[in-house]
Amino acid sequence: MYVRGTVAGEIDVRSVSTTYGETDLAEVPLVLEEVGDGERADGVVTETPTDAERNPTTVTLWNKWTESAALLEPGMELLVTDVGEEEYRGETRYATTGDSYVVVEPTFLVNVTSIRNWVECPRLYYLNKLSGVPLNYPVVKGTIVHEVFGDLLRGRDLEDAIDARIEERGLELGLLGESSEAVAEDVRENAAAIEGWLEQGRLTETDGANRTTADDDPERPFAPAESSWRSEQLLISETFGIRGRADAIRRGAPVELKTGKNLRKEPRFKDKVQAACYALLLEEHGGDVDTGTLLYTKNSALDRNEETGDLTPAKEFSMGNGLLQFVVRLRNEIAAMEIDGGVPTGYEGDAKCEYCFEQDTCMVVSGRLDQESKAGQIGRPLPPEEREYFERTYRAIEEERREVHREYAKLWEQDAEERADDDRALVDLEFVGKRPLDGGRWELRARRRTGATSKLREGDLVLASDGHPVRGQSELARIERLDDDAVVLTADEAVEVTRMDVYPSELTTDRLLSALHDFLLKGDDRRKDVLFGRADPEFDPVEETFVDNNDAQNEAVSNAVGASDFALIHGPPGTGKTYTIARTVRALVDRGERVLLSAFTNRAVDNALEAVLEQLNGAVEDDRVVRVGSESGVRDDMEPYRLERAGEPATRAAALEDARIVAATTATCGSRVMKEQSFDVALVDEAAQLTEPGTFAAVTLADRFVLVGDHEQLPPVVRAENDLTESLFERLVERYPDAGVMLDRQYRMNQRIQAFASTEFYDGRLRPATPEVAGRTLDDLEGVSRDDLPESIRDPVAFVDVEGDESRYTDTAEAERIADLVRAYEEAGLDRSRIGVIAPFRAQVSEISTHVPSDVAVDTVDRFQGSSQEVIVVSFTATGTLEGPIFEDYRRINVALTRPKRALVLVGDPRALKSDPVYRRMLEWAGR
Ligand SMILES: Nc1ncnc2c1ncn2[C@@H]1O[C@H](COP(=O)(O)OP(=O)(O)OP(=O)(O)O)[C@@H](O)[C@H]1O
Repeated sequence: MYVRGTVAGEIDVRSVSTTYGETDLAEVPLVLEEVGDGERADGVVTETPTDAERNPTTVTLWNKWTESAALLEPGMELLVTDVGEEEYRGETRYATTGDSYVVVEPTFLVNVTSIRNWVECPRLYYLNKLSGVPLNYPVVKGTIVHEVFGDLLRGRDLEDAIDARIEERGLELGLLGESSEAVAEDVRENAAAIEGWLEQGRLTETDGANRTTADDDPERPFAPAESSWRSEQLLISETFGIRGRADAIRRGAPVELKTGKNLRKEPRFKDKVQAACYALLLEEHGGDVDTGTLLYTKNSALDRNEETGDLTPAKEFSMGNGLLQFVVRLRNEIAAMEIDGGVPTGYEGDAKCEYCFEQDTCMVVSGRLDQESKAGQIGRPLPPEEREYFERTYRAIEEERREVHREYAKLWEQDAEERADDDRALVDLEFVGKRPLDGGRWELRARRRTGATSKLREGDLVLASDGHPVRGQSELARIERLDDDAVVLTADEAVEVTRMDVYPSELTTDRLLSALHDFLLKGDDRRKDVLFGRADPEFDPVEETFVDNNDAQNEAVSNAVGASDFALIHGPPGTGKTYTIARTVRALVDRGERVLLSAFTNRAVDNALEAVLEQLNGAVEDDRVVRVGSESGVRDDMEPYRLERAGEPATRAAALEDARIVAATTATCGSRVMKEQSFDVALVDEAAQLTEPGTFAAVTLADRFVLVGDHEQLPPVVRAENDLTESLFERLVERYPDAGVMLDRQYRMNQRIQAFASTEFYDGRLRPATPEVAGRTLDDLEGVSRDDLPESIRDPVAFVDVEGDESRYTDTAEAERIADLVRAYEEAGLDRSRIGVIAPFRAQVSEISTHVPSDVAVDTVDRFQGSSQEVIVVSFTATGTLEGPIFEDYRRINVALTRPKRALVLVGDPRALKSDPVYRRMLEWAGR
């Protein structure tokens, strides 16, 4: 039986005398939220406590669990498993038993590697989190050895595996100056230990009683995993709040691979802790784990004559309850500290700083941020405003991380239908078949039974499961193809997929944190002076004329070219941002500069790159323009420029290093490979949609930077409401108006359409670039005549009055009217694919989609940003008295109203809209 609830008061820990001697105990007042029978993950009867039970109940934590009790603060969540229940003065109380686990903040998912770092030294955990994993040879080699290990477990030939894995990492190895042969030799030495161990296992293995699903397959080539091995597995524990990827599982027990050496009989303690984490995770999934194995691959490469000690690579140890409980207490320390927003000092553990490889780094970070630290501090602290900025931004990024953790919790808190309704899963799949691939991986195919929508896209990593992403058979898989009726996935194991869930990733938060670290702790002083307002940005005068028909664009290019620090280009809708970017890149390249071209989305990167290539018109050799990104991220026509990572190391590295122009999303700029690159100038599009640290990821790679964006359109996308919602672009535009140029001539909208946005959002400064633009209407399109349209929508801006119904997020009457409008345009000769429909809520998007043909694009504003259409219809879905702006933020309405070129139709209930001043003005304009 378990209890779960919220801590309702202070806790004191005291000692009592029992028949067993002195023991510690802590009495925790807990407002119960759940009391359940059996194991949590079984999904068995969970009682919701009655009101009477909502008064705090006392839960007594005994012995070592008092260490976790000491971490608790009122308001924290607590879970205690295997509790004993007792009646005390008519009250039910609970207490830990010998089998209990006490879990602090169970929804905070701690990574297994974090626990391993933490046991080594809590401060090391913090430092690793800040700086991320750098590109260095031991890390890349370690990854290759792990991959080869997985391959061997899946039955691949050793030499094939080594060659293939080295080839795949050609780019990284090349950047590190390594040759394939040398790396192969190195990996082979490590792999000898793996092979030997597998061989030994094969001999002792029984007749395959424990076959895994994958091994049952007659199609499958011979694999060493004849009975009960399986390679890398992603494990998530909803009870312990731990997740991680075990290197391998053998007879249900974890096997961890270490590329170092260990000459003692016993595994290293931190390695045992890591294996114990996986044991806990496996137990939650129904296993009963009593051993763990550590495989020290370097041992087999050592020379017996030179080394003394235990040279056997594989070291087994028995996994007792004491260790498992210890591991949960470590995990609790991390969760409690993170919830509290604390920073570890190193005093929490008993590691010796003088033996630590990270001692210097630790002292520098402590010194610069003026943090208390066991290692001590060196250097001068950063100015107070920078430290304040660091702390504020660090906290905000950690809040984002909490939100990612909440996404994980939804994997088990929401049922399949709720996940599907939230667009977070496809739950209607029918497993069709599997096919073995080279390297022992699998291709999995499933049929979709309904046309349900989801956030899932080709190229995404997903949790593919046979029914439940955490409790069932579940694998991390990649979506290779996603059509309306079929899905093709690739995965390490052949799970019989019936459901796919969004895989919540912390990668973005990790990268934001290291971008903050790199900017503030390693960054250039002059840049920080400017960004913190201690110095003004400087510009060299540039005489050249770059654009002869648009003054603002010309000034923007001149500014960007002459900037010593940074320049800003403010581009309202359709004002030629992309064109100006391309012209700027051309000018910079002509001056011999190496340029990074970046943007928030792949789409914008490809658009900008396309325009740049057009501008260059062969001025730079094609192979010196490189697009860094994944195959699924890069648009097909830019594929020829995409940097291939696999191949001969020196060639791959040269392809990147010799490039004059490198194009990549800001997220990719935070990758290990890109972080090693440096540029003269970074040009970042969609900068108003980026958080400050998100912008740093790109700009810290360059000496100077140019940000392009529009802070009157969509703000940064963040999960938590905090400081990250303001972009660096917006902050700089406000602080240094002279460093920016606003492009004020738009090449998109009929004059009547642009009028409202111009007055409401751009101080009336936005104008049509030419008389042609100002006067464009549907009549200009071949075969279309406005005379054939109903009178009410002949004007370029029209309003269609539909009385709102009572439902909050959908409006069927509006959806039906929109279908009528689409038909009317078609009858007037317009192709339906030139009509876009924008609605504020996903529910209304679905509603409209059921009424209009599928070649009409219907979506939320966010999906329309950056694009345009001949005709745009906006469904306001507003009823009653409006509570706040319907599109959440006025910037969204700006985006919606500035998508059309020739016609805009607003559909809604004017009585509701009138209650908001901005919408009232919009109605006046539309009715003019
Ligand atoms: N100086 C110019 N002279 C002539 N045409 C131009 C000029 N600048 C931009 N254009 C044209 O205007 C159109 C819009 O330009 P562009 O695609 O660069 O706009 P944008 O600001 O990037 O649009 P969005 O708001 O969608 O990001 C394009 O067809 C482009 O060729």
